[in-house]
Amino acid sequence: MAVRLSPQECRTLITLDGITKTFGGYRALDNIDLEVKDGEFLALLGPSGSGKTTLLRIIAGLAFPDAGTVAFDGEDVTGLKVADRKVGFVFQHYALFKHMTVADNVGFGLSVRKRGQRPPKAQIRARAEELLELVQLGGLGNRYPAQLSGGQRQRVALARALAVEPQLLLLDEPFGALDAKVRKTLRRWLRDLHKQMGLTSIFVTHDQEEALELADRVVVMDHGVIEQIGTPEQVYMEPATAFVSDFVGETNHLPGGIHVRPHEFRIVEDGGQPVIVESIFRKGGVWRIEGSLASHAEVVELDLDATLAPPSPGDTIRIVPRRLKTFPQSGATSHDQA
Ligand SMILES: Nc1ncnc2c1ncn2[C@@H]1O[C@H](COP(=O)(O)OP(=O)(O)OP(=O)(O)O)[C@@H](O)[C@H]1O
Repeated sequence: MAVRLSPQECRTLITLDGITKTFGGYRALDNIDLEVKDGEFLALLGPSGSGKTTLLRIIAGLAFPDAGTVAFDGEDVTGLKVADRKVGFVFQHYALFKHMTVADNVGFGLSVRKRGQRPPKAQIRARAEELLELVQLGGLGNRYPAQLSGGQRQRVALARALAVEPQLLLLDEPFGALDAKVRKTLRRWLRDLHKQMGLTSIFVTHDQEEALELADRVVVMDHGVIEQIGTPEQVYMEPATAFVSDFVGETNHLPGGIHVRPHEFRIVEDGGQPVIVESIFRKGGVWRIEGSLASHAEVVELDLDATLAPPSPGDTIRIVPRRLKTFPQSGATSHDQA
């Protein structure tokens, strides 16, 4: 029986080495090194302007670096255009062709192939139907994009990207314009599709929840550099820098450069630090308490098990961090408190 290797054990499919890109003197990407494994689902996560889209475009062959190399399967493709790299991509605003039916949209990439490489019309149509089944839009091939919902259109865009049998699927905020519920459904569905088809996928997002839920590994970027690469667990539990700690998940900043997550406080009877409760509300399965520490300007947020009786505004509670991190210039130090 074949044993499926985890992405970490697989061969390297993409290698970026020293990728740098400037726009009019502004360094959008600064010396980026990255390896992507075959079969991996990788998220590029960072705030607006951090360089995610530029990096994705360079991997696609839609933009070219000023310095550095891109290799696919060990072969240098830095100078190759998008048509010569086996990539499929889906962008948030990568509109479908309005005047074409859904099936023609899906088959587009195959129908524009050079004579000799282009499959016959009937075969393209059959392939489009097959892909529409796969994205759960079977039977809708004769509709026009305007006759579909936003979520359905994004799935057509995905089917179109898959039609050319890409080695690599690139997605730039593919579900950004959709409402939260549809987004969540499509996310799960994309994760299953990625596995089922054995794809290697890279997606750009500024939504940390999306990155943590979908990706095998997350690349956290800021100002054109990679702050950390790790599994969702690693970037959340072991942030390498103060930036990652702030950007991935919620963090309290306590005096002395201490970072503590809201769920990492314990309430004690004696000792600890007194917090005056300012407000309290239910947040899923916990009580979220907002309060103030004496002589500390920032509001402290902490979570309390919602099965416990909540304190009231005005009460003083005493807190001890269970786990904290400090961030000296050179990186993070973490402490688990007894
Ligand atoms: N064609 C361009 N000309 C000039 N500057 C550009 C160009 N493309 C990107 N930039 C700049 O490069 C930086 C990185 O942009 P990029 O689009 O890669 O960021 P991003 O992380 O994808 O942001 P967002 O989440 O807002 O899409 C930004 O400061 C942007 O203004």
